[in-house]
Amino acid sequence: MAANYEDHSITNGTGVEGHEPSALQKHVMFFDTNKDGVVYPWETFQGFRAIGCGILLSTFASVFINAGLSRKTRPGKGFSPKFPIEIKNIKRAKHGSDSGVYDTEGSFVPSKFEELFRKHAKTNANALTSDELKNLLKANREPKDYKGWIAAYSEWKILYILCKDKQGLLHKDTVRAVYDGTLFDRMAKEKAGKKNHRFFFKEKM
Ligand code: HEM
Ligand SMILES: [Ca+2]
Repeated sequence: MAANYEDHSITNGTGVEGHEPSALQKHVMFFDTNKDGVVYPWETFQGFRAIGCGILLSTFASVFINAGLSRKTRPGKGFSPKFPIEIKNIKRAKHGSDSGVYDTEGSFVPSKFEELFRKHAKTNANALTSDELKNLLKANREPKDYKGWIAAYSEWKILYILCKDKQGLLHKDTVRAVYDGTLFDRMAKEKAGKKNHRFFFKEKM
């Protein structure tokens, strides 16, 4: 039986009560540090730092992501100088030239995900090389959708740089974890762990 959340007033971190968040909402929820359903630029910055990005990239990302997506996620509300991104409306921030793995509702589409790897992961069925990623991006391009090209390029390139292995492979399970949002938590924990490790050994030496 489907759960009836209406009686329980569950706050699920998206700013709406009563629904299981979509995959796309989960992708973004990591960045909502104070869990109020809204991602502000300083939260985007903190989130990028927490998963291991430098100050420069984190600054650029927080400016461009929040400036780019804020209006789209606030229908009828107009401009806000704090550039908030409302997670409940994040599906409105979807762009063109994407993979289609998130559908228009922000749900994960397993068949599209499998197709992505079937089409592009040629060298190794469970991973993408840098060249294969290039082909993937080219194949997804819609004509003259320059904004979409840049958005998709940034998403995939940052993911590749942060998560490729020593052989330069981006693994399928990593990409899967981007779509359900679990990747960011995992990266932040790994980064925090490494810091402690360094600290521990410095103390010992
Ligand atoms: C290092 C951080 C991030 C990485 C590596 C990343 C990566 C990705 C990737 C690979 C996709 C899939 C694109 C596709 O299917 O073609 C995606 C989709 C998306 N991401 Fe992120 N993302 C990050 C942070 C964020 C943040 C902070 C936001 C907004 C607050 C965001 C909003 C979105 C949206 C709206 C989509 C859907 C695009 C679409 O399907 O049209 N992402 N992201
Ligand atoms: Ca917040």
